[in-house]
Amino acid sequence: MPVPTPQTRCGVCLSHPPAWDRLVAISAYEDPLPQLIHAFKYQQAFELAIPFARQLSERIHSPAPVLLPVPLHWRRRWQRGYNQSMHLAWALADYLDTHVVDNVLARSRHTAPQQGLSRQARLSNLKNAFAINGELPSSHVAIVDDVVTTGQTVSQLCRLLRRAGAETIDVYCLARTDLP
Ligand SMILES: O=P(O)(O)OC[C@H]1O[C@H](OP(=O)(O)OP(=O)(O)O)[C@H](O)[C@@H]1O
Repeated sequence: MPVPTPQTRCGVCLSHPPAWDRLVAISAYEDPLPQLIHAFKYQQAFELAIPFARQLSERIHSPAPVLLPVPLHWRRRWQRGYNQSMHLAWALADYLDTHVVDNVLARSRHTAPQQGLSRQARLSNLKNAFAINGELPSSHVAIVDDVVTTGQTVSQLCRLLRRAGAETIDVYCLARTDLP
């Protein structure tokens, strides 16, 4: 949930510690971000990655040396034509002087979009949806996604990354939202 400073933890995080170590977002899901994120994700406005990355990078101190964009299944990637998180990661890497590694996280299963599902359905929707290929290039990594809502997507990836040896996991996203 939104908190006054990036260092602050909300009550939910204190009672149920998240799977990641640090989450950085531009802001909560409030104007003008919803419209811009929609265009970025569904209307081919991937050039928005540059101003998004500039704003996000200003909030990231001691960045992870490796950025891991949330992968799309090839069918979703083919339908949309691009992976918005990949574009965000590429632009972010320029501002942070870090590297994008796009072949470590993989989708092993095609799933329904998380958007529109309940909290419980989002968890089961992602069962065995991701896999890790090869070795982690660093023990400090950052998952890059457009939006974090229930956190199930990044939590699933955190579990796999911890098993693969990740010690510090950041999450860099455009907005942190809550279910409607
Ligand atoms: O925190 P969560 O509750 O897991 O939800 C966040 C996820 O949902 C959205 O993806 P979605 O599956 O809707 O779309 P996409 O995979 O087609 O980008 C968004 O891009 C995140 O990846």
